[in-house]
Amino acid sequence: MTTPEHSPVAPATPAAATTPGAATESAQPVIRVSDLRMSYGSTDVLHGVDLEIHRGEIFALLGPNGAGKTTTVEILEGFRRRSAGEVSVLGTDPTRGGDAWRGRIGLVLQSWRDHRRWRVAELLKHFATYHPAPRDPAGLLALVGLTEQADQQVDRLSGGQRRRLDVALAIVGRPELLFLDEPTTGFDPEARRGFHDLVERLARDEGVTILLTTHDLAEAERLADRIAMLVNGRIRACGTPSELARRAAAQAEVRWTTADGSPRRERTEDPSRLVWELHRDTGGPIGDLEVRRPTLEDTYLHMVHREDPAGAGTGDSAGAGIGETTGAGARGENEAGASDGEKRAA
Ligand SMILES: Nc1ncnc2c1ncn2[C@@H]1O[C@H](COP(=O)(O)OP(=O)(O)OP(=O)(O)O)[C@@H](O)[C@H]1O
Repeated sequence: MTTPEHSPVAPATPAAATTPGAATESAQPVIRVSDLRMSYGSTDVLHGVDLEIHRGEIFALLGPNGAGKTTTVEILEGFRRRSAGEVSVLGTDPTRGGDAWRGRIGLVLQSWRDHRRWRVAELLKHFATYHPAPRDPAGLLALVGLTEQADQQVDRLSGGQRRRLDVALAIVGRPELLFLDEPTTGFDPEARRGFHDLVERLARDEGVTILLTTHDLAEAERLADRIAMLVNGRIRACGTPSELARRAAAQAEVRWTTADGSPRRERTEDPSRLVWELHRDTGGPIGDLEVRRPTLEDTYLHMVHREDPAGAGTGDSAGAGIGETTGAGARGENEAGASDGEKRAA
């Protein structure tokens, strides 16, 4: 049996609280990226990325295939040398990060070619020996829901179970910073929920900083304190999920049923005004009234399509995915402008 690829090497540095200069460092962003550029040969894939991620934050990096997410994360992890720009991770330039620095970072590894015959608990205990203050392997197996698989060989695990083992291995050394690259691919809904709870606990209770890349907008919205949308190597939007949803150029959609029973729907930047007008015109209750606010998915698709009109997505995301549908009391805050009365009359 061989040791895992990229395995953390002992002795790793314990948590920042015991690290010299920790007080100063804890006030600094855990990740600071300024004007990051990357080219593969003559192809530019990152065009000046700026990011700041703070201690205890869950930060999601979203973007379509080929946007540059993995390239960015690999540069932050110290596995890829950038072409230009400034990068600081836990106060260190990743190109100069030594074993102590690496020991403070948790990675979800995806290469298990050499470890197929290891048993789950055995592999976890082995990883634990690389760290000065590891989590208890049995407790960790319970935490990720793999207690029943403790004596199973790694190559007998299902895809979702292997992914959970990946996560357990990434956090066994109590990292301060955890990189999660599409962590819930292959998870069933219950496993995904359990994983989300675990990620939240790590950030809220232990102050772990988490950088998540995902294509699952619902996952980003559920977990992330802030989200950055990377499109064609540039950050196109960054903010909390609700800020980004409100930033959508997409309009709110109002649906109702007329007095003669016909369903109607209209898009508007000012849903409260439309509802007020409907109420005034009908002089009574508005049947089946629904107001659907712009969603994170609306913003995402808008950003992607603005860059590449022929690109990914369906173009019209109304009614799809993660949008919340609210009753008559809902208001589309931040919106301005008049409703489109002509469309309503049509
Ligand atoms: N080693 C490499 N050599 C040359 N080009 C590469 C290399 N790695 C990535 N690229 C290119 O760089 C661009 C960004 O790739 P990257 O893997 O960072 O995107 P991504 O956002 O992670 O995509 P996905 O969502 O599909 O994983 C793509 O056009 C890709 O083809």
